[in-house]
Amino acid sequence: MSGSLLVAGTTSDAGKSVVTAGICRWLARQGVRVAPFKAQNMSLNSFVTADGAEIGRAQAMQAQAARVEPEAAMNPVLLKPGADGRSQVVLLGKAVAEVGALDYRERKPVLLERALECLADLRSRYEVVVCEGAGSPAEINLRDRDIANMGLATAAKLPVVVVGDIDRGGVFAAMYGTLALLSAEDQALVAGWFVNKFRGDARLLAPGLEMLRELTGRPVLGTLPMLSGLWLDAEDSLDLTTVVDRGSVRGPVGADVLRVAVVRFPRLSNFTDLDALAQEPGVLVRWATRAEELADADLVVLPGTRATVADLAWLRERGLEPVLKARAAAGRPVLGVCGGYQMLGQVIEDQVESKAGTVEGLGLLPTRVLFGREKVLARPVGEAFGERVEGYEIHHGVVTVEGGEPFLDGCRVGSVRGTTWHGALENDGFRRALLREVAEQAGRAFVPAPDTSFAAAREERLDRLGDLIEEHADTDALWKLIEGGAPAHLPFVPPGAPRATETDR
Ligand SMILES: NC(=O)CC[C@H](N)C(=O)O
Repeated sequence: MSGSLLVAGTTSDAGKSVVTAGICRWLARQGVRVAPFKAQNMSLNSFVTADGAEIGRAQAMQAQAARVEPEAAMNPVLLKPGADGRSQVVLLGKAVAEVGALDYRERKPVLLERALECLADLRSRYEVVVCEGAGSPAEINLRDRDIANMGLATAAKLPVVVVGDIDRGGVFAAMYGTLALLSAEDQALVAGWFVNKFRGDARLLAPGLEMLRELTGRPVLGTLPMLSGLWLDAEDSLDLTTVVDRGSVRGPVGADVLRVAVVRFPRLSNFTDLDALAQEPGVLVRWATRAEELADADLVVLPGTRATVADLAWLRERGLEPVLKARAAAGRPVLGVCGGYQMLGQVIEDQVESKAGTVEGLGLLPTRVLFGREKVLARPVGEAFGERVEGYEIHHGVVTVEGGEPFLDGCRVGSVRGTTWHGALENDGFRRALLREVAEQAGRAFVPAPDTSFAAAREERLDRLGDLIEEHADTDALWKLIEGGAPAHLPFVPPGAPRATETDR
C-alpha cells in the first residue's frame, strides 16, 4: 500500500489529532509502515526526538500510534507563543526566530517549501503518511499563505477528510460551510467527513448524515463515539481540564488520597508531565490559580512554562509567593519542573526570554539561573531513589546548583524539589518512590499502586484510538482514499472562496 491523507477539522479541538493517531494505529496494525505529519503546529506541549529535535507532542504521540520513532520531519514547523504576543519559530526541530504574526506571514512561502520537502521525504521512506491539518481549512483570510491545510493538500495532491465535533452542536453547518468557503480547486480534494464525539442515538443521526452526503456529494466516512479519559498530548490548552480528569481510575490503595495542586501558569508548557500523576490511583490532580487552592494540597507542582519571568510575576500577583514560602518552611512538599524549577531559585538572569535582566527568584532552592540564547534540547538518563529515570529537556535557562541534595539534574532542600527534566514522572519506579516520599512528608497514609504502568496505559489509549477507526469508520473507503486520492468529479458547492481584496494582501 502507498498513499497519503490530510485530516482537517471544522474547528480546533474537533479531534484531528485523535483521528490522525487512530488512523496511524489502525494502519500499523495492518502491517503498513505509516508516519504522521503536521506541517505546522502551534503548541507549548513539545517533545525532544532521539536526535535532539523539538517537535509537537501530538506528533510524537501519533508516531507512537504508528509504532515508529518520532523525528523532526514529522512536524517541520512548531510555533511556541510567548508572553509578548510573539512566537518562537522552531524549524526542523531547532528554534530559529522570534516573530510577530505579520513577520511570520512573510516567512510562510519558504516554510511551505520546507514542509513539502519533509512530506516528500517521509513519503519516500514510509508507505503511508497521515497528515494533520491545523485549525480550520476555511480560514479565508489566511488561505493564500496556508501551509498546513489546503495549501499543503493542493501542493502535495492529498485527499482530505474533515472532522467535525458534534458535541458542540452545529456540525452540519460547520461541515457544509467549511466546504462551501473553499475554492473549486480546494473542494476537489475534500472527499469525506468524520463526525466526532458522538453520544446520541445513531438512528436519529442517520438521516442527517444522508442529507449531508446529498448536500455535499461527499460521504460520512465515520461517526466516532465520544470517548472519555482519552486525553493524549493535546496541542493547546483548550482541553486542559481533561488532563487531570480521570473519573474512571481505581480508588486509592492506602487509607488516604494524595492531593496535588498544579499551578496553572498562563504560559504553561509540557503539561503532559501531569498525565502520569493523574493516572495514579488515589492521586487527585487539579489546577490551581489562587492561594486558597494550595492550602489543602499535599503536593504543589510548579510545572514548565514558556515564559518563566512573566509567569513568576503572575504567580506573585496572584499572591502565591507567601503561600509557597510558608509551605516550604513547614516542610510541606513542592515540586518544580523546568520553568517552575527555575522560579524556585535565588536569582534569574534573563536577557533572552523576557529580557528582564536580573529577577529575584522565590529563594526556596540554592540555585541560580542564566538564560542562554541557545536552546538546550536533550534526552537525559539518570537515577533517583535507586530507579532509572529517562527524561527530556527543553529550555533556554541554565540552572547552576549551589547546594542541597541532588534530585535528578536539580536539587532538593527539605520538602522542596526541582528538576529541569520533563517526563521524569513517566518512569514508574521513580514516580512511585517520589509519591511515597511526598506522602510521608505530607503525613498521608497514601500508598502508590504497585502496578501502574505509564507506558502500558498510553499503549492502551492508542489501541482504543485504533479500535475507534476500525469499529466506527468505513475502513475500506478510507483505504481506497489513501491509495487512490480524492475521486474525480466531486461536486463543487457554491459560493466557493471569496476573492481576496487588494487591502487584504
Ligand atoms: N520547558 C520549560 O519549562 C522552559 C522554561 C523556560 N521558559 C526556558 O526556556 O528556559
